[in-house]
Parts: sequence; structure tokens; C-alpha cells
Amino acid sequence: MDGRPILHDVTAELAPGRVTALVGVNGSGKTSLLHLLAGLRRPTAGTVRLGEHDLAALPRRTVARAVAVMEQNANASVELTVRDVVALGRIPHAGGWRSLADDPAVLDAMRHTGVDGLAGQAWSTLSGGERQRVQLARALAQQPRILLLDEPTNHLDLAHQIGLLGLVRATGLTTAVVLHDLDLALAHADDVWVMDAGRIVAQGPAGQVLDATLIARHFGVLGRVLADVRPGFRWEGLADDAAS
Ligand SMILES: Nc1ncnc2c1ncn2[C@@H]1O[C@H](COP(=O)(O)OP(=O)(O)OP(=O)(O)O)[C@@H](O)[C@H]1O
Repeated sequence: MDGRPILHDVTAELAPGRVTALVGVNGSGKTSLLHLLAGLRRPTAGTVRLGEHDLAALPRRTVARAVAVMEQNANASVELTVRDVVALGRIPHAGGWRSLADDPAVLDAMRHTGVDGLAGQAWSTLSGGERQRVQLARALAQQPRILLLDEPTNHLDLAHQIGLLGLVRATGLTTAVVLHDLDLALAHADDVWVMDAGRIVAQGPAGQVLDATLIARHFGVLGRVLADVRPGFRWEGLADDAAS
């Protein structure tokens, strides 16, 4: 790291019980911001607050009981079953001698995400899409108040992309999700934060913020908003002079 700030002038608040999509071109700062919200990285200036508290001042276990993170390309280095991986979500709540894998929250989370049929299967043998769902189950087993997801729809086919975001919505948890697909953001997020060069350049309800002008300016793509059948975009190719 060369000491240059990655994020600048970021002021934003996740709305309780709502799904907020972090969108923006590659390198715009989405993952960096998600890591700050998760307490995985600390800001060099400014404060990240969890309720009334400075996140940096809270014990790690307290944060882990409140905030669950599903990272991009999450991996499990040792040979674990699906049930073991989901049980990792119970660590912040662990106490006594009961096996984490026997915790009812583990089974609930596996059922909720549809991976209960894979419980005994080795993590290393799972497909990319199955891994994504198991990682979501691990995050839900944590029983957090806040869910932070970094591109959770990677590796998923279309039906599973929609299904996974539907599951996330159904939790009712305060959620921030990094998404590249603006159609998915429109369909599944309540709010969006649009990032460009380390700043949040627009934020608000997804249907109001994501319009053709903003997309041309901050994504360099010309498009038309389709409002007749469903909210969405029709792409019309790359715009060389999008910002003009
Ligand atoms: N540890 C680091 N040291 C130096 N630069 C970093 C570090 N982490 C991120 N960056 C830089 O900060 C910028 C934002 O990165 P970040 O991963 O947050 O972007 P992103 O919007 O999530 O990108 P993508 O869509 O490609 O995943 C990039 O230019 C990246 O190279």
C-alpha cells in the first residue's frame, strides 16, 4: 500500500431493514467500503459507527455477533463438511461444550438457503454456486443484525442469482451488497450507493438513482431504462463520450 487514500468524503448510513446495493465500475472502492463497514479494515480518517458506537472501539466478538460478512471467493483451507463450514458462523456465540454443528441455528440456516441436502458433503467438492449458498448459510447462522455481501451472485446461474437475492431480502436484515449487475440491483435492492473513484457519487432509492444519465456518466455505457414490463435496462453499447 502506498499510503494514498482509497475512499474520500464518504458519508452514508445503511437504512435499518433495507437492502442497499453498492454499485460502481471496477476499482471504484466498493469492496474497500464494505471492509470498512465490516471492521475488517480501519479508516485512516473518520469513523464507522455501529449504532452509537465507534466500530473500532468494540470488541471483535461483539462486532461478529452483530455483523456477518460474506466475502468474494471465500475459501476453507482444511477439509470441512458443509455443516462444519456453516457451523463456523456460530463461533461468535460459542460458549460451553456443545458442538457448534448441533446448534439449531446451523440447521435453520442450511434449510433456509437450501443446502441442508449437502450437509455431509466435503466443501472442496462443491460447485462454485453451491459454495456461495453455503457461505450465505454460514453468515445467517451467525444470526447477525447486519449482513454485508461482496458480489454474492458470482458463479450463480440466473435463477440462483435471483433466488439468492430473494433469500437475502426475505431475512429482513439490514444489508449491504456489492453488485455488478444493475438489473439485479434494481430488482432486489431498496437503495443504492453509486461509487466512482472512491466516492459515493449518488445514493437513494434504486429506482430513482439508477437512470440512463447516471449510468452513462459513471459506468460509461449508454442504455435505456425499461419501465414498461419491469424496471430494468436495455444496453446499447459502449459510450466513448458518455460523460459529455
Ligand atoms: N490493500 C490495498 N493496497 C493498495 N491499493 C488497494 C488496496 N486495496 C484496494 N486498493 C485499490 O483501491 C481501489 C479500490 O479497490 P476495491 O477493491 O475497493 O474496488 P471495487 O470497486 O471493489 O473493485 P471491483 O469491482 O474490481 O471488485 C483499487 O484501485 C485498488 O487497486
